[in-house]
Amino acid sequence: MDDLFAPIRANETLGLGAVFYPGAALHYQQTLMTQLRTIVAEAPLRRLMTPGGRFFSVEMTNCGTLGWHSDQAGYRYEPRDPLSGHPWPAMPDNWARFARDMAARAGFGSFDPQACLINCYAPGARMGLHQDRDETALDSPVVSVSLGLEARFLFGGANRTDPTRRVTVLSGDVIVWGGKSRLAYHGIAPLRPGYHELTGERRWNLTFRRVRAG
Ligand SMILES: O=C(O)CCC(=O)C(=O)O
Ligand SMILES: [Fe+2]
Repeated sequence: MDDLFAPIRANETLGLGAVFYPGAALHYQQTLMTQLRTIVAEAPLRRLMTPGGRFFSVEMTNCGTLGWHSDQAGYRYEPRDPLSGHPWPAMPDNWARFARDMAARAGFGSFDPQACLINCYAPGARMGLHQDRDETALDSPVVSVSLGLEARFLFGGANRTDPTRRVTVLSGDVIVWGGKSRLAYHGIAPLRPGYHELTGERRWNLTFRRVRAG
């Protein structure tokens, strides 16, 4: 409803190989959210520990053949959910297809994601500037989908101190980064409180990655 009155936001290049697609998942967000509830019932959200012994403010889980995990032993991908010992829930075929289509739009053909990291932000939760570099398949892009409350996404360069762009990401927005931008620093500013009819007082984010080549 309010989408009618939202300012028109055009696709925008954030860097070489990095494209912002406002609203690209808008038609699909209800489906994604419904499927997300099933996945989270099987592999519950949890607050992971950083290698330094602190806790992430964002709650996470995964689906796919591999899932991202962190504890005092470091950042890594695991084939099983360490909480349950069971494999992660399967990545729904339509999710993988959607991520592949978005990657192709950004110029990355035949993207075949193995992992979907699911992030859930409550007010105040944030993700500091970081690179996604626990994958060896660095020729594959990252495809990121935002659901629910709006957030401020920061997108910089290959060095932590490079200047950052600040992009307001709304529900249904998609960002793809790969190629020369694959290791760009990025993060999410502390979430502002609010209410969204899709997700209530939360923001969700799905990031699709290929972890290992071949
Ligand atoms: O929540 C977001 O939009 C970004 C998430 C992210 O950078 C990550 O999961 O590595
Ligand atoms: Fe990231």
